Amino acid sequence: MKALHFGAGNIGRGFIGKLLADAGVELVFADVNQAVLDALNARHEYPVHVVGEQAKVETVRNVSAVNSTSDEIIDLIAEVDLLTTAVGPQILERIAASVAKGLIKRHEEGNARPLNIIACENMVRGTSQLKQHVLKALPEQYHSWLEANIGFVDSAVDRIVPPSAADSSDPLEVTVETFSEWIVDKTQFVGEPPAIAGMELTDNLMAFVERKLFTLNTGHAITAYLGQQAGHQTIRDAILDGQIRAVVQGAMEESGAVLIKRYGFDAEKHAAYIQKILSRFENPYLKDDVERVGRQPLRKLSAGDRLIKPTLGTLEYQLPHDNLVKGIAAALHYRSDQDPQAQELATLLEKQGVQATLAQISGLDAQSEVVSAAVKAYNATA
Ligand SMILES: NC(=O)C1=CN([C@@H]2O[C@H](COP(=O)(O)OP(=O)(O)OC[C@H]3O[C@@H](n4cnc5c(N)ncnc54)[C@H](O)[C@@H]3O)[C@@H](O)[C@H]2O)C=CC1
Ligand SMILES: O=P(O)(O)OC[C@H]1O[C@](O)(CO)[C@@H](O)[C@@H]1O
Repeated sequence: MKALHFGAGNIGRGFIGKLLADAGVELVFADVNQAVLDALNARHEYPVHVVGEQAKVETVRNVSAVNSTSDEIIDLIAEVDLLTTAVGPQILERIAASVAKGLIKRHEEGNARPLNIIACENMVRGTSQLKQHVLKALPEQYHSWLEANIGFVDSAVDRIVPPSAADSSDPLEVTVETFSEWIVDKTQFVGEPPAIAGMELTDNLMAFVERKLFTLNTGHAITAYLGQQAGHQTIRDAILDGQIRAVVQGAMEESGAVLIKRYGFDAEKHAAYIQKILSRFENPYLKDDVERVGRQPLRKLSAGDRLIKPTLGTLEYQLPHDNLVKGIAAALHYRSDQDPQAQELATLLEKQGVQATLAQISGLDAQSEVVSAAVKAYNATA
Protein backbone atom coordinates (compact mmCIF):
# COMPACT_ATOMS: atom_id res chain seq x y z
CA MET A 1 0.00 0.00 0.00
CA LYS A 2 1.20 3.53 -0.76
CA ALA A 3 0.25 6.65 1.21
CA LEU A 4 0.73 10.38 0.87
CA HIS A 5 0.83 12.36 4.13
CA PHE A 6 0.52 16.16 4.07
CA GLY A 7 2.49 17.81 6.90
CA ALA A 8 5.87 16.38 7.96
CA GLY A 9 5.68 18.30 11.24
CA ASN A 10 5.49 17.08 14.81
CA ILE A 11 2.38 14.92 14.62
CA GLY A 12 3.09 13.96 11.00
CA ARG A 13 6.55 12.55 11.71
CA GLY A 14 5.99 11.66 15.36
CA PHE A 15 2.67 9.86 15.10
CA ILE A 16 0.72 9.33 11.87
CA GLY A 17 3.70 8.96 9.53
CA LYS A 18 5.35 6.63 12.02
CA LEU A 19 2.30 4.37 12.30
CA LEU A 20 1.98 4.17 8.52
CA ALA A 21 5.67 3.44 7.95
CA ASP A 22 5.72 0.91 10.82
CA ALA A 23 2.78 -0.86 9.13
CA GLY A 24 4.89 -1.34 6.00
CA VAL A 25 3.13 1.35 3.99
CA GLU A 26 5.29 3.07 1.35
CA LEU A 27 5.06 6.62 2.67
CA VAL A 28 5.62 9.95 0.95
CA PHE A 29 5.45 13.13 3.02
CA ALA A 30 4.26 16.37 1.40
CA ASP A 31 5.39 19.59 3.04
CA VAL A 32 6.56 23.12 2.28
CA ASN A 33 9.56 23.16 4.63
CA GLN A 34 12.54 22.69 2.31
CA ALA A 35 15.00 21.73 5.06
CA VAL A 36 12.70 18.90 6.17
CA LEU A 37 12.03 17.78 2.58
CA ASP A 38 15.75 17.71 1.73
CA ALA A 39 16.63 15.77 4.87
CA LEU A 40 13.87 13.19 4.27
CA ASN A 41 15.00 12.65 0.69
CA ALA A 42 18.67 12.44 1.65
CA ARG A 43 18.21 9.93 4.47
CA HIS A 44 14.83 8.24 3.92
CA GLU A 45 14.63 7.67 7.67
CA TYR A 46 14.48 9.62 10.92
CA PRO A 47 14.60 9.03 14.68
CA VAL A 48 11.58 9.20 17.00
CA HIS A 49 12.44 9.59 20.68
CA VAL A 50 9.66 7.93 22.65
CA VAL A 51 10.04 9.36 26.15
CA GLY A 52 8.74 7.95 29.39
CA GLU A 53 10.05 5.82 32.19
CA GLN A 54 11.65 3.57 29.61
CA ALA A 55 12.86 5.87 26.90
CA LYS A 56 13.70 4.45 23.49
CA VAL A 57 14.63 5.72 20.06
CA GLU A 58 12.75 4.17 17.15
CA THR A 59 13.78 4.69 13.54
CA VAL A 60 11.12 5.33 10.93
CA ARG A 61 12.33 3.96 7.60
CA ASN A 62 11.43 3.85 3.93
CA VAL A 63 10.04 7.38 3.67
CA SER A 64 10.48 10.10 1.06
CA ALA A 65 9.11 13.58 0.51
CA VAL A 66 7.75 16.00 -2.09
CA ASN A 67 6.99 19.70 -2.04
CA SER A 68 3.24 20.03 -1.60
CA THR A 69 3.11 22.95 -4.04
CA SER A 70 4.74 20.91 -6.85
CA ASP A 71 2.95 18.98 -9.61
CA GLU A 72 4.37 15.71 -8.23
CA ILE A 73 1.52 15.89 -5.71
CA ILE A 74 -1.04 15.53 -8.49
CA ASP A 75 0.62 12.36 -9.83
CA LEU A 76 0.79 10.92 -6.31
CA ILE A 77 -2.88 11.56 -5.55
CA ALA A 78 -3.73 9.79 -8.78
CA GLU A 79 -1.85 6.76 -7.54
CA VAL A 80 -1.91 6.32 -3.73
CA ASP A 81 -4.34 4.23 -1.64
CA LEU A 82 -4.39 6.47 1.43
CA LEU A 83 -4.04 10.22 1.94
CA THR A 84 -3.60 11.65 5.44
CA THR A 85 -2.99 15.18 6.74
CA ALA A 86 -1.58 16.85 9.86
CA VAL A 87 -1.05 20.40 8.64
CA GLY A 88 -3.26 22.50 10.94
CA PRO A 89 -6.95 23.34 10.46
CA GLN A 90 -6.29 26.57 8.55
CA ILE A 91 -4.17 24.79 5.90
CA LEU A 92 -6.82 22.25 4.82
CA GLU A 93 -8.46 24.78 2.50
CA ARG A 94 -5.06 25.55 0.92
CA ILE A 95 -4.31 21.94 -0.03
CA ALA A 96 -7.82 21.28 -1.37
CA ALA A 97 -7.08 22.58 -4.88
CA SER A 98 -4.14 20.17 -5.31
CA VAL A 99 -6.23 17.30 -3.96
CA ALA A 100 -8.96 18.14 -6.49
CA LYS A 101 -6.43 18.22 -9.37
CA GLY A 102 -5.03 14.88 -8.27
CA LEU A 103 -8.51 13.37 -8.14
CA ILE A 104 -9.24 14.56 -11.68
CA LYS A 105 -6.04 12.87 -12.88
CA ARG A 106 -6.97 9.70 -10.96
CA HIS A 107 -10.35 9.66 -12.67
CA GLU A 108 -8.85 10.32 -16.10
CA GLU A 109 -6.32 7.54 -15.66
CA GLY A 110 -9.16 5.14 -14.82
CA ASN A 111 -7.76 4.30 -11.38
CA ALA A 112 -10.75 2.52 -9.84
CA ARG A 113 -9.02 1.50 -6.58
CA PRO A 114 -10.58 3.14 -3.53
CA LEU A 115 -8.75 6.10 -2.02
CA ASN A 116 -9.39 7.00 1.61
CA ILE A 117 -8.55 10.43 2.98
CA ILE A 118 -8.09 11.05 6.72
CA ALA A 119 -7.41 14.51 8.19
CA CYS A 120 -5.65 14.16 11.55
CA GLU A 121 -6.20 17.62 12.98
CA ASN A 122 -7.57 18.93 16.28
CA MET A 123 -11.01 19.58 14.80
CA VAL A 124 -14.48 18.13 15.00
CA ARG A 125 -14.92 16.20 11.73
CA GLY A 126 -11.93 17.86 10.03
CA THR A 127 -11.99 15.41 7.08
CA SER A 128 -15.60 16.32 6.33
CA GLN A 129 -14.51 19.97 6.26
CA LEU A 130 -11.66 19.08 3.88
CA LYS A 131 -14.20 17.26 1.69
CA GLN A 132 -16.27 20.46 1.39
CA HIS A 133 -13.16 22.41 0.32
CA VAL A 134 -12.28 19.70 -2.24
CA LEU A 135 -15.83 19.65 -3.62
CA LYS A 136 -15.67 23.43 -4.09
CA ALA A 137 -12.44 23.05 -6.07
CA LEU A 138 -13.67 20.07 -8.14
CA PRO A 139 -15.91 20.56 -11.22
CA GLU A 140 -19.37 19.12 -10.63
CA GLN A 141 -19.00 16.45 -13.33
CA TYR A 142 -16.60 14.55 -10.97
CA HIS A 143 -18.76 14.71 -7.84
CA SER A 144 -20.66 11.44 -8.26
CA TRP A 145 -17.40 9.61 -9.10
CA LEU A 146 -15.87 11.09 -5.92
CA GLU A 147 -18.81 9.88 -3.80
CA ALA A 148 -18.39 6.34 -5.16
CA ASN A 149 -14.60 6.04 -5.05
CA ILE A 150 -13.15 8.38 -2.44
CA GLY A 151 -13.69 7.87 1.29
CA PHE A 152 -13.48 10.95 3.51
CA VAL A 153 -12.90 9.46 6.94
CA ASP A 154 -13.08 11.58 10.10
CA SER A 155 -10.75 10.87 12.99
CA ALA A 156 -9.65 11.78 16.51
CA VAL A 157 -5.91 12.00 17.08
CA ASP A 158 -4.23 12.12 20.47
CA ARG A 159 -0.51 12.20 21.20
CA ILE A 160 1.41 15.12 22.67
CA VAL A 161 4.28 15.96 20.31
CA PRO A 162 5.98 19.28 21.10
CA PRO A 163 8.65 20.69 18.78
CA SER A 164 12.04 19.05 19.29
CA ALA A 165 14.46 20.44 21.83
CA ALA A 166 16.05 23.72 20.75
CA ASP A 167 19.51 22.16 21.03
CA SER A 168 18.76 19.51 18.39
CA SER A 169 20.48 20.14 15.07
CA ASP A 170 18.53 17.38 13.29
CA PRO A 171 15.48 18.83 11.48
CA LEU A 172 13.86 15.37 11.44
CA GLU A 173 14.28 14.36 15.05
CA VAL A 174 11.02 14.24 16.96
CA THR A 175 10.17 13.57 20.61
CA VAL A 176 6.84 11.98 21.54
CA GLU A 177 5.08 10.83 24.70
CA THR A 178 4.40 7.11 25.13
CA PHE A 179 0.60 7.52 24.99
CA SER A 180 -1.13 7.60 21.62
CA GLU A 181 -4.65 7.15 20.27
CA TRP A 182 -5.90 7.43 16.65
CA ILE A 183 -9.56 6.61 16.20
CA VAL A 184 -11.25 6.68 12.78
CA ASP A 185 -14.86 6.47 11.64
CA LYS A 186 -15.16 3.01 10.09
CA THR A 187 -18.50 3.84 8.46
CA GLN A 188 -16.87 6.37 6.10
CA PHE A 189 -14.30 4.14 4.32
CA VAL A 190 -14.68 3.23 0.68
CA GLY A 191 -13.63 -0.41 0.43
CA GLU A 192 -12.03 -2.26 3.34
CA PRO A 193 -10.31 -0.11 5.98
CA PRO A 194 -6.53 -0.67 5.78
CA ALA A 195 -4.99 -2.76 8.58
CA ILE A 196 -2.68 -0.33 10.39
CA ALA A 197 -1.62 -1.22 13.93
CA GLY A 198 -2.53 1.73 16.16
CA MET A 199 -5.43 2.93 13.97
CA GLU A 200 -8.62 2.02 15.82
CA LEU A 201 -11.99 1.77 14.07
CA THR A 202 -15.26 2.98 15.59
CA ASP A 203 -18.85 3.56 14.48
CA ASN A 204 -19.30 6.16 17.25
CA LEU A 205 -16.64 8.71 16.31
CA MET A 206 -18.33 11.87 17.59
CA ALA A 207 -18.18 10.56 21.16
CA PHE A 208 -14.42 9.98 20.86
CA VAL A 209 -13.72 13.27 19.05
CA GLU A 210 -15.61 15.32 21.65
CA ARG A 211 -14.16 13.31 24.54
CA LYS A 212 -10.63 14.07 23.33
CA LEU A 213 -11.09 17.65 22.14
CA PHE A 214 -13.23 18.78 25.09
CA THR A 215 -11.15 17.07 27.78
CA LEU A 216 -7.47 16.94 26.78
CA ASN A 217 -7.49 20.01 24.55
CA THR A 218 -9.81 22.00 26.85
CA GLY A 219 -7.58 21.27 29.84
CA HIS A 220 -4.39 21.78 27.86
CA ALA A 221 -5.48 25.18 26.54
CA ILE A 222 -6.57 26.41 29.98
CA THR A 223 -3.27 25.19 31.49
CA ALA A 224 -1.44 27.18 28.80
CA TYR A 225 -3.45 30.37 29.21
CA LEU A 226 -3.43 30.42 33.03
CA GLY A 227 0.20 29.29 32.96
CA GLN A 228 1.26 32.20 30.77
CA GLN A 229 -0.61 34.67 33.00
CA ALA A 230 1.16 33.26 36.05
CA GLY A 231 4.56 33.52 34.36
CA HIS A 232 5.18 29.79 33.79
CA GLN A 233 7.05 28.76 30.66
CA THR A 234 5.99 25.14 30.34
CA ILE A 235 2.82 23.09 30.66
CA ARG A 236 4.49 20.98 33.35
CA ASP A 237 5.32 24.03 35.50
CA ALA A 238 1.81 25.38 35.02
CA ILE A 239 -0.01 22.17 35.96
CA LEU A 240 2.16 21.76 39.05
CA ASP A 241 0.85 25.14 40.23
CA GLY A 242 -1.96 24.18 42.63
CA GLN A 243 -4.22 27.12 41.80
CA ILE A 244 -3.99 26.47 38.06
CA ARG A 245 -4.46 22.73 38.46
CA ALA A 246 -7.69 23.26 40.41
CA VAL A 247 -9.20 25.37 37.61
CA VAL A 248 -7.97 23.00 34.87
CA GLN A 249 -9.34 19.91 36.62
CA GLY A 250 -12.57 21.80 37.41
CA ALA A 251 -12.97 22.81 33.75
CA MET A 252 -12.37 19.25 32.52
CA GLU A 253 -14.95 18.02 35.05
CA GLU A 254 -17.49 20.63 33.89
CA SER A 255 -16.90 19.67 30.27
CA GLY A 256 -16.96 16.00 31.32
CA ALA A 257 -20.40 16.39 32.92
CA VAL A 258 -21.69 17.48 29.50
CA LEU A 259 -19.99 14.54 27.75
CA ILE A 260 -21.41 12.10 30.29
CA LYS A 261 -24.93 13.45 29.69
CA ARG A 262 -24.54 13.57 25.92
CA TYR A 263 -22.79 10.26 25.28
CA GLY A 264 -23.53 8.23 28.40
CA PHE A 265 -19.85 7.81 29.39
CA ASP A 266 -19.27 6.02 32.68
CA ALA A 267 -18.61 8.75 35.29
CA GLU A 268 -15.89 6.80 37.11
CA LYS A 269 -14.03 5.93 33.91
CA HIS A 270 -14.28 9.55 32.80
CA ALA A 271 -12.78 10.74 36.11
CA ALA A 272 -9.88 8.32 35.54
CA TYR A 273 -9.50 9.66 31.96
CA ILE A 274 -9.14 13.20 33.43
CA GLN A 275 -6.53 12.04 35.96
CA LYS A 276 -4.53 10.33 33.20
CA ILE A 277 -4.57 13.57 31.20
CA LEU A 278 -3.35 15.58 34.20
CA SER A 279 -0.46 13.14 34.56
CA ARG A 280 0.33 13.52 30.84
CA PHE A 281 0.52 17.32 31.29
CA GLU A 282 3.00 16.74 34.13
CA ASN A 283 5.26 14.55 31.96
CA PRO A 284 8.80 15.37 33.15
CA TYR A 285 10.30 14.09 29.89
CA LEU A 286 8.54 16.60 27.60
CA LYS A 287 9.30 20.30 27.39
CA ASP A 288 6.09 21.78 26.05
CA ASP A 289 5.83 25.58 26.09
CA VAL A 290 2.60 27.26 27.14
CA GLU A 291 3.05 29.52 24.11
CA ARG A 292 2.82 26.52 21.72
CA VAL A 293 -0.20 24.97 23.39
CA GLY A 294 -2.03 28.32 23.49
CA ARG A 295 -1.26 29.10 19.82
CA GLN A 296 -3.98 30.61 17.61
CA PRO A 297 -6.30 31.89 20.35
CA LEU A 298 -8.97 33.08 17.88
CA ARG A 299 -9.38 29.48 16.64
CA LYS A 300 -9.42 28.17 20.19
CA LEU A 301 -12.08 30.73 21.20
CA SER A 302 -14.31 30.00 18.19
CA ALA A 303 -17.80 28.54 18.62
CA GLY A 304 -17.00 24.90 17.81
CA ASP A 305 -13.67 24.65 19.59
CA ARG A 306 -12.40 23.46 23.00
CA LEU A 307 -13.47 26.38 25.21
CA ILE A 308 -16.80 27.66 23.89
CA LYS A 309 -18.38 24.39 22.71
CA PRO A 310 -18.20 22.66 26.12
CA THR A 311 -19.45 25.86 27.76
CA LEU A 312 -22.43 25.86 25.40
CA GLY A 313 -22.99 22.24 26.46
CA THR A 314 -23.20 23.31 30.12
CA LEU A 315 -25.90 25.81 29.13
CA GLU A 316 -27.79 23.10 27.20
CA TYR A 317 -27.86 20.80 30.25
CA GLN A 318 -27.95 23.59 32.87
CA LEU A 319 -24.66 22.56 34.45
CA PRO A 320 -21.96 24.65 36.20
CA HIS A 321 -19.24 26.33 34.10
CA ASP A 322 -17.28 28.65 36.43
CA ASN A 323 -13.92 27.06 35.61
CA LEU A 324 -14.54 26.99 31.86
CA VAL A 325 -15.36 30.69 32.04
CA LYS A 326 -12.07 31.34 33.89
CA GLY A 327 -10.34 29.52 31.03
CA ILE A 328 -12.10 31.70 28.43
CA ALA A 329 -11.06 34.85 30.32
CA ALA A 330 -7.46 33.62 30.49
CA ALA A 331 -7.44 32.91 26.74
CA LEU A 332 -8.29 36.57 26.12
CA HIS A 333 -5.08 37.49 27.96
CA TYR A 334 -2.87 35.27 25.74
CA ARG A 335 -0.03 37.16 24.07
CA SER A 336 2.68 35.99 21.65
CA ASP A 337 4.95 37.97 19.34
CA GLN A 338 5.14 34.94 17.03
CA ASP A 339 1.40 34.46 16.64
CA PRO A 340 -0.63 36.67 14.26
CA GLN A 341 -3.88 35.56 15.96
CA ALA A 342 -2.57 36.74 19.34
CA GLN A 343 -1.79 40.11 17.80
CA GLU A 344 -5.21 40.34 16.17
CA LEU A 345 -6.80 39.49 19.52
CA ALA A 346 -4.83 42.28 21.26
CA THR A 347 -5.88 44.77 18.55
CA LEU A 348 -9.54 43.80 18.83
CA LEU A 349 -9.44 44.16 22.62
CA GLU A 350 -7.86 47.57 22.36
CA LYS A 351 -10.30 48.80 19.71
CA GLN A 352 -13.63 47.49 20.96
CA GLY A 353 -13.17 46.22 24.51
CA VAL A 354 -13.47 42.75 25.97
CA GLN A 355 -17.26 42.23 25.80
CA ALA A 356 -17.61 42.96 22.08
CA THR A 357 -14.39 41.10 21.26
CA LEU A 358 -15.43 37.91 23.00
CA ALA A 359 -18.90 38.05 21.44
CA GLN A 360 -17.39 38.54 17.97
CA ILE A 361 -14.83 35.73 18.23
CA SER A 362 -17.03 33.17 19.96
CA GLY A 363 -20.42 33.88 18.44
CA LEU A 364 -21.87 34.20 21.96
CA ASP A 365 -24.51 36.86 22.63
CA ALA A 366 -22.75 39.93 24.04
CA GLN A 367 -25.48 40.24 26.67
CA SER A 368 -25.30 36.58 27.75
CA GLU A 369 -24.46 35.42 31.26
CA VAL A 370 -21.31 33.61 30.00
CA VAL A 371 -19.92 36.73 28.32
CA SER A 372 -20.67 38.87 31.41
CA ALA A 373 -18.98 36.30 33.68
CA ALA A 374 -15.95 36.05 31.36
CA VAL A 375 -15.65 39.86 31.21
CA LYS A 376 -15.75 39.99 35.00
CA ALA A 377 -13.09 37.27 35.29
CA TYR A 378 -10.97 38.99 32.61
CA ASN A 379 -11.11 42.34 34.40
CA ALA A 380 -10.35 40.73 37.75
CA THR A 381 -7.08 39.34 36.37
CA ALA A 382 -6.13 42.26 34.07
N1 LIG B 1 1.62 18.15 17.95
C1 LIG B 1 0.67 17.51 18.59
O1 LIG B 1 0.86 17.06 19.73
C2 LIG B 1 -0.67 17.28 17.96
C3 LIG B 1 -1.10 17.98 16.88
N2 LIG B 1 -2.35 17.72 16.36
C4 LIG B 1 -2.81 18.43 15.18
O2 LIG B 1 -1.97 18.09 14.09
C5 LIG B 1 -1.88 19.20 13.20
C6 LIG B 1 -0.43 19.55 12.98
O3 LIG B 1 0.14 19.92 14.22
P1 LIG B 1 1.71 19.85 14.48
O4 LIG B 1 2.27 18.63 13.87
O5 LIG B 1 1.90 20.09 15.93
O6 LIG B 1 2.18 21.15 13.68
P2 LIG B 1 3.57 21.39 12.93
O7 LIG B 1 3.64 22.85 12.70
O8 LIG B 1 4.66 20.71 13.65
O9 LIG B 1 3.36 20.61 11.54
C7 LIG B 1 2.61 21.11 10.47
C8 LIG B 1 3.39 20.82 9.21
O10 LIG B 1 2.56 21.19 8.10
C9 LIG B 1 3.41 21.78 7.15
N3 LIG B 1 2.64 22.57 6.20
C10 LIG B 1 2.22 23.85 6.29
N4 LIG B 1 1.57 24.20 5.17
C11 LIG B 1 1.57 23.11 4.37
C12 LIG B 1 1.07 22.86 3.06
N5 LIG B 1 0.42 23.79 2.36
N6 LIG B 1 1.26 21.62 2.55
C13 LIG B 1 1.92 20.67 3.25
N7 LIG B 1 2.42 20.86 4.48
C14 LIG B 1 2.25 22.07 5.02
C15 LIG B 1 4.41 22.59 7.97
O11 LIG B 1 5.56 22.94 7.22
C16 LIG B 1 4.69 21.63 9.10
O12 LIG B 1 5.75 20.78 8.80
C17 LIG B 1 -2.70 20.32 13.85
O13 LIG B 1 -4.01 20.30 13.34
C18 LIG B 1 -2.72 19.93 15.31
O14 LIG B 1 -3.83 20.46 15.99
C19 LIG B 1 -3.18 16.78 16.88
C20 LIG B 1 -2.80 16.07 17.97
C21 LIG B 1 -1.51 16.25 18.57
O1 LIG C 1 -2.64 21.74 18.01
P1 LIG C 1 -3.58 22.80 18.52
O2 LIG C 1 -5.01 22.57 18.17
O3 LIG C 1 -3.13 24.19 18.29
O4 LIG C 1 -3.56 22.68 20.07
C1 LIG C 1 -2.43 22.35 20.78
C2 LIG C 1 -2.81 21.10 21.37
O5 LIG C 1 -2.97 19.95 20.55
C3 LIG C 1 -2.07 19.00 20.95
O6 LIG C 1 -1.07 19.22 20.03
C4 LIG C 1 -2.42 17.59 21.18
O7 LIG C 1 -3.63 17.14 20.80
C5 LIG C 1 -1.79 19.37 22.32
O8 LIG C 1 -0.46 19.38 22.53
C6 LIG C 1 -2.52 20.67 22.57
O9 LIG C 1 -3.71 20.45 23.28
